[in-house]
Amino acid sequence: MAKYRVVLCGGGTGGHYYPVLSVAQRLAEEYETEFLYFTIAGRLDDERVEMDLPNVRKIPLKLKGLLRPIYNPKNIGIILEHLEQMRLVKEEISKFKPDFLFSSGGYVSFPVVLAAKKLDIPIFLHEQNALPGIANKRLAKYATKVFISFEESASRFGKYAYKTCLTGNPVRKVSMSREEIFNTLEFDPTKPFIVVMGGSQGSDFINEKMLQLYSSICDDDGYQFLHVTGKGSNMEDFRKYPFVRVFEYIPNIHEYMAKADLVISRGGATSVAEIMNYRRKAIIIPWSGAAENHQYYNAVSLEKVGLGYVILENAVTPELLLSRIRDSLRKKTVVVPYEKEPVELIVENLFREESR
Ligand SMILES: CC(=O)N[C@H]1[C@@H](OP(=O)(O)OP(=O)(O)OC[C@H]2O[C@@H](n3ccc(=O)[nH]c3=O)[C@H](O)[C@@H]2O)O[C@H](CO)[C@@H](O)[C@@H]1O
Repeated sequence: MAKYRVVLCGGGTGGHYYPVLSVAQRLAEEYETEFLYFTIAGRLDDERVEMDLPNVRKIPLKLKGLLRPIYNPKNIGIILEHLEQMRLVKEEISKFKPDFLFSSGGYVSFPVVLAAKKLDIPIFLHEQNALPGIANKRLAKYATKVFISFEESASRFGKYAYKTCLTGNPVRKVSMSREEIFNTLEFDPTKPFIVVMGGSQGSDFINEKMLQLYSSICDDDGYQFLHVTGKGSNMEDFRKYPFVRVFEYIPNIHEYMAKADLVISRGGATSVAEIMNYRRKAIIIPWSGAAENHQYYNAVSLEKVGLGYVILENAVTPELLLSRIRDSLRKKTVVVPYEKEPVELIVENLFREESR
């Protein structure tokens, strides 16, 4: 078996972490691979990566994202911290001698990509959103390839558009059966199963609207909900309803999504990708505060392939949600035309001759 050494970064939120994890897990399955993961100290990637990935050494970086507006004077201190961390990253990468770097963007990627560039390590970037993030746009010039999830992202990389390669957003492999899922949740397999989640950090907005909905229906309506609240919610509010199972966070929520009859979610790119890849029906409520409204564009892409309804925050009522739930459950699933799974396409491209 071929041996590889791979540097990874991408984290803070699940939206950045899980695409990297899915590619890394696939690499680990196919090749003997050692990983060096630059995490953001104290965040999801830092907490989880040693549990999720074999042969990984993590190096937590003490980093903050730049404050908006960008000319905030505190940003000078933040940039100095990034430069300081870059020295450490460069030392670690040069000792590790990797074959390449795979990064999913976000502010952690600045010191890691810049250090890799200085050491002449091939750099592969992945962009999850329809509207690319600042880090990926700025760092594209150093990349060998920029994997994109939506066709329309290419032109947003300007003169580096030629480096883009449309692969989609990779998702984690599924291994649980529907029976196992229903047994775990103690749900009735003959009734519809709905997953509700607000992205990796949860959504107070979705929690509140769904609580209103739960209070307006009863057990006899037959719906069964798995609701992920995010940290700090009052779980007792949800436990009042016998048809709701509630958790703050479920590390393998993708297994449950993959078997759900319907997913109600924010429009984070990776949640949307999971819905697409697992060919689930969905109701998406994009977070209106997302930079350049990017969650809305992610959500629309799902609506276009016939898998979802988009409901804007200001239109959400328990009545509309219930009517969309009924419509969605009645609708036939449309199969998304993926010729190849995103994770396959990415791994294939990482090893193409011209990428070296
Ligand atoms: C508030 C914020 O900054 N949101 C951004 C962040 O979203 P956020 O991190 O919320 O990302 P996504 O919705 O894209 O992805 C969430 C990921 O976390 C997983 N998950 C979630 C809950 C749980 O209990 N267990 C679990 O594993 C989901 O399955 C999914 O893989 O990154 C995305 C990708 O760049 C962006 O599109 C979002 O706009």
